[in-house]
Amino acid sequence: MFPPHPALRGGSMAGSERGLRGLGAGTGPGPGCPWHGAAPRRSGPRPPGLRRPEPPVLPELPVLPELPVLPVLPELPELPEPPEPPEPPELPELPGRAAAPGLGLLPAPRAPPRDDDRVPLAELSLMNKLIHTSLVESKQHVEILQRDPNSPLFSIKTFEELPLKKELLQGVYMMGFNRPSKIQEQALPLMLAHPPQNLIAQSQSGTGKTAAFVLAMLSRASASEKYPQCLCLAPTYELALQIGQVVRAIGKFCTDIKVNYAVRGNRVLKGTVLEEQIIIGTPGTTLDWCFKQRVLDLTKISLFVLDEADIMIDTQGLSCQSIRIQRALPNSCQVLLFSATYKEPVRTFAERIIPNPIVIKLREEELTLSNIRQYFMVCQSSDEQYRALCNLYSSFIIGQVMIFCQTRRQADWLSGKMSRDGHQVAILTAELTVMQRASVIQRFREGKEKVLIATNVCARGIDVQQVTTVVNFGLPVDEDGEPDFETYLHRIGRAGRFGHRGIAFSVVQRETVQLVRKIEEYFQTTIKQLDPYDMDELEKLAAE
Ligand SMILES: Nc1ncnc2c1ncn2[C@@H]1O[C@H](COP(=O)(O)OP(=O)(O)OP(=O)(O)O)[C@@H](O)[C@H]1O
Repeated sequence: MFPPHPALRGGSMAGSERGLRGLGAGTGPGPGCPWHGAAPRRSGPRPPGLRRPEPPVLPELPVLPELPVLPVLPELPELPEPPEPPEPPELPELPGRAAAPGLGLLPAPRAPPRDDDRVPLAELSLMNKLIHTSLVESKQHVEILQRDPNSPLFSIKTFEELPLKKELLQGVYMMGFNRPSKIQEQALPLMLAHPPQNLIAQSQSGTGKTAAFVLAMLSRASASEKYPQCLCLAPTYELALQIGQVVRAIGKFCTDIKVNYAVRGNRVLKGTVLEEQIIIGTPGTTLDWCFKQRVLDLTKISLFVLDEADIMIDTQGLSCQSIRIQRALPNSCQVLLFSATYKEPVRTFAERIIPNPIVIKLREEELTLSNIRQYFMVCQSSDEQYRALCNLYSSFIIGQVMIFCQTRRQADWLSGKMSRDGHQVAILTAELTVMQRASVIQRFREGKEKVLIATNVCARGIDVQQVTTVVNFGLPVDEDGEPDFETYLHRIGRAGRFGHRGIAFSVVQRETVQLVRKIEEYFQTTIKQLDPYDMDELEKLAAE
């Protein structure tokens, strides 16, 4: 149970109000308020009231073991409604990524509310797709493992070097792609080669995989043949639709090439003759179309794309269904497999599904603690943690900050408190739909909010480049109360992406100090203790 601020519990507010006022909070977003926007760092004398209050002002807060549920939970921030799904033929042009169209098949599915913040990989992937409106440039080299020494291997530096028809080049230009991404430089010549090559490509989200295989599908599909020739499988309905969106955008000038979706809700009757050259689907419905409805003839498929292989194998049933589909394809069918990771289970799966592949890997930029300064502060209670946070913010943080909480309730509590103190705070928890989460992240990226309070939903995979400060409002722990090292790394790793020098503060309660020591030991790192009331020390840090 997370103890609410006494002011929320009714009764006497005197102690805590005085404490907060003493710190400049609780009086609205005036200039004295430490959370007031991203106030430029003070150059003159520090305003009064930010120092440690006189001892009697901050009485020991009684330990309240059995406090009731928070009587007042803050409203979730207002989120824009997801755009109305357009009908397939009138899809808007894609400047970058847009929300997947609803296909007119089913209402856009809403994520059911969950009690925890474990985010399914497919959701995380969709969120990444929605927020990656531009290419993620990687500093890593592309690694190529080639089985067949006779197959040609060359890379390209321009799209014009590829055997692309002019309508496709027009599509590429319209997308604003000036040159191929790192993975595309290597993968595209192989994908478009004659004879066709089987390929496994692994690179992190946003590096241009989808655009690459969409180009391959549009290039291989023959508009004059009115039957399915390219089949692309994705783990979920939303991910399948998202790929279709890219096909429409890049294939804008290939007007004779049509797409159909083998996804739930898109019913086809036995005897239907599919005329679309490209089918994008989920494994289950695709199997249904192939073997139950018998509308999809796999023997005529010449290009098979398996996207998000790591998610396929992580989701029960999908990998087996994909293998069944692959087994029914002709031997001559080109197979392309994409994955954000290429660990052992993906490798084993890939080997079963794709004969003699060339493997291209673009290693993910590794999270490291070496460029992140780490500090911790010890507090007696959650209210004191809040005051420490206020002090930190007023003396140290100028730009944007991500604050991680362990539970949604704690995040709600903190966001409520800060909002009541007049701050523009965004909150990101698993109860939001993927679209809402993407919208929250986008607003934060655009600097519309300075503070993003998140549970672990956002601890991994999502980069906000300008964030160099992360606060742990309590340390991440596993079910046994032991430190969750991986989550700690992913949380504070947010601050040090793209070679930035980041800083991470963990504001912890006294009972959990030993967790700090365990984290230090585990990562062989130093986490320095700070006095949350020593403003001089905090300001010195800011100057470093
Ligand atoms: N060559 C390019 N030049 C500029 N932008 C590109 C290029 N290729 C792709 N993009 C853009 O970069 C973003 C990410 O590309 P893409 O979706 O293809 O990456 P991905 O690796 O498939 O990511 P995810 O796994 O999240 O789908 C998209 O907005 C896409 O339009």
